[in-house]
Amino acid sequence: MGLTHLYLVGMPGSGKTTLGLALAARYGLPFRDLDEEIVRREGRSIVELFAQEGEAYFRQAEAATLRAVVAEHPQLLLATGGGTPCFHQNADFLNENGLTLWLDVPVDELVRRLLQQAAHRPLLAQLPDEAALKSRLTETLAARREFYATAKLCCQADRCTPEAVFALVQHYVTTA
Ligand SMILES: Nc1ncnc2c1ncn2[C@@H]1O[C@H](COP(=O)(O)OP(=O)(O)O)[C@@H](O)[C@H]1O
Ligand SMILES: O=C(O)C1=C[C@@H](OP(=O)(O)O)[C@@H](O)[C@H](O)C1
Ligand SMILES: [Mg+2]
Repeated sequence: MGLTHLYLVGMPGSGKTTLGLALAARYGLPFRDLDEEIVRREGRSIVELFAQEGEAYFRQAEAATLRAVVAEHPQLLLATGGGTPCFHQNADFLNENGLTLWLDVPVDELVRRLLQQAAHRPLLAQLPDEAALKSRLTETLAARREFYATAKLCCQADRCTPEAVFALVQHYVTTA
């Protein structure tokens, strides 16, 4: 089985966008970031979409954009958004249309990475301090774990390097 569609899922800060870019070159697959595709189609930033339309609108746009991007690409490496698998049967859609990989990064590491960046992520913005960020991420992961866990492959924190993920995926593809 050749690899045509690889989807990265996981919490905000787990490295979907960063790792996706690094892996795409190795696979020769075109890379897309689902958030960027939503921004392009909607003509507004993620922060603006949440502020002006609310989360329910964003989730509809996310689900529709996901299906459109997959339909448009015979080959694709896609970084999803942190909430993508958790709404509108998107986890089933992803699993039916390619190989899903969960970047399972512990909350303490997510906090370290996101402290400087929470303002760009509407669901994490306006938290008063590090403890509040940690408790928000802990709650979010608890609610989302069951969706992330539907992914066919999972890599733990320190194995989420381009080299290790490449090896994991190659092993799966050649033995599946
Ligand atoms: N493997 C990694 N090790 C350390 N920092 C990382 C790693 N992957 C991503 N980061 C950093 O974490 C932050 C969030 O990464 P990003 O790729 O935007 O995550 P996501 O798309 O999953 O929200 C960025 O500052 C990025 O540089
Ligand atoms: O966790 C979430 O629900 C979200 C994560 C974001 O993507 P990243 O995971 O790339 O930050 C983006 O889709 C939006 O802000 C909602
Ligand atoms: Mg991202």
